[in-house]
Amino acid sequence: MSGEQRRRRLADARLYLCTDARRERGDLAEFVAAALRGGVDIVQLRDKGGASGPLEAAAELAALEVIAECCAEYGALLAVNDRADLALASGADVLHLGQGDLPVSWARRVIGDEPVIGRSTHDPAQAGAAATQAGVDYFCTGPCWPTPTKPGRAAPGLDLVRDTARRQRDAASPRPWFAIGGIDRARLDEVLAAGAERVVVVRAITEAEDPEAAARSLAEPLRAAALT
Ligand SMILES: Cc1ncc(COP(=O)(O)OP(=O)(O)O)c(N)n1
Ligand SMILES: Cc1nc(C(=O)O)sc1CCOP(=O)(O)O
Ligand SMILES: [Mg+2]
Repeated sequence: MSGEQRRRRLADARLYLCTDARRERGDLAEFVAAALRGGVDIVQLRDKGGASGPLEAAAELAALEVIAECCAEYGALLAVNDRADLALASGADVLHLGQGDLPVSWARRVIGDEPVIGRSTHDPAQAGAAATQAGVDYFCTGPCWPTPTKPGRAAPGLDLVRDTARRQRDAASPRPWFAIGGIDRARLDEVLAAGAERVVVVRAITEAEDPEAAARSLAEPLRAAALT
């Protein structure tokens, strides 16, 4: 996919899923396919190890291959977390970088201009920088609520979503941005009311008994809100 096609899909994206490699369950392909049927637009492999220990590069690439096949079937974007080398090796559409990860200009040296780069932000200054920094295509703001998926990270809450929405409404060249952290169906309306149009979720889909239904319950209101 060209860089232009990737950026068009990013502009249309509303629901972004981060998942681990589901090593304990062994159902990665089935799980990702279900989430995509439910309306997920971007799938990121984010496997920080947990009880199974760190995911080695070869195992991460194998999991990325599985996700890539599902994403290709549903026209979704494949995202790699943290590692520019694995984004390049896997041919991923997206590389996501946090504040402590590789600087964007260095990541661009590794992956070139075609893949999309996203950044995490946790306060108005970081969000303001990511909204204009060269080489960045989208950014995320959060956590909206404290979340066990990212223990120890203080939550700026919905104030950061409101602030970002206001600034991006007034921006000459607004960038796609996503709210993240503690978001589920019960909280989605609050996040939309605060001004977000796109969200990232982990547990709301990874821990759901029916991942397709869980994804659909988020994707439908996000799409409906985008039409109003
Ligand atoms: C889409 C998306 N948004 C935010 C994050 C968090 O990135 P980071 O702050 O680098 O933390 P880790 O996920 O690496 O623990 C993300 N991964 N994806
Ligand atoms: C991975 C991550 N990054 C965050 C940030 O604020 O940058 S919050 C977060 C975890 C989101 O998980 P859940 O949907 O399960 O709460
Ligand atoms: Mg990171």
